[in-house]
Amino acid sequence: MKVFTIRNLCKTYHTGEVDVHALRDVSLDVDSGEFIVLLGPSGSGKSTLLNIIGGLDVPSSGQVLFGDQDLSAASESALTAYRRRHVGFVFQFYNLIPSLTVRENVALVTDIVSDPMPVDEAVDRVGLTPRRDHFPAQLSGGEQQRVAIARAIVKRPAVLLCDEPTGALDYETGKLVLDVIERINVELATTAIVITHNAAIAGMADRVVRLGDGRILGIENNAHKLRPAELSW
Ligand SMILES: Nc1ncnc2c1ncn2[C@@H]1O[C@H](COP(=O)(O)OP(=O)(O)OP(=O)(O)O)[C@@H](O)[C@H]1O
Repeated sequence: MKVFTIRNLCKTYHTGEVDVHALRDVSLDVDSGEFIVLLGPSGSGKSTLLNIIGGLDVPSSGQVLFGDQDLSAASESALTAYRRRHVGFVFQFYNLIPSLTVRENVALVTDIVSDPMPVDEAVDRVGLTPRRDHFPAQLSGGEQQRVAIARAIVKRPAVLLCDEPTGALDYETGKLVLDVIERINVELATTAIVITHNAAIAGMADRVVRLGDGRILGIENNAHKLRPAELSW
């Protein structure tokens, strides 16, 4: 089943006299349950594409369908509802609330969605049950990122969109976080789209989409996916 149909997507930012073409004629289909890695150098359009898929930004032209909902023609309030119901975001920095514990940071989301998973289940799925009453300052960077993942998945989103989720983490901690994202993808069948600069991470994807200068340069299928523990960089 297809979750996203992306056709001829263009995004141009007008800043002063200059037009920046962040996306140029991007077309892509994403199947439900897929694990996609978006790879490309800085400025190639990865975040712009992820933000449009996640309903945080709108294209200049072209179309994005989520199932049969046309996100490119959606109102602001329809996009808000879409993000709230269907999208879990994970960013490079964790954006946790320092005065709330792990459980409380995750529980915040459950107030604004219907049919969330139990908070303790979300915390358990990221391996933080022993730390659930701790505050963010008492956790390592990798643990804080796992809280951010628990917060993203507690609403049972259709898609998990991750923008450089390991960008601020060291090697081993980064792998632990990738392991959690992989497990969510497999166990909950959540479609995962992960942005990275790091070509080694591409080995764990079903498909690798390479972006350059706002265009898709190539798409590769991994015949044999690697576990995060098997990746090295
Ligand atoms: N709000 C904005 N206003 C103007 N230009 C922007 C804006 N957002 C992005 N751009 C430009 O669009 C291009 C693509 O940016 P984008 O952030 O999508 O790239 P990226 O591949 O995610 O880069 P990075 O890996 O550095 O995060 C860049 O040239 C960037 O400067």
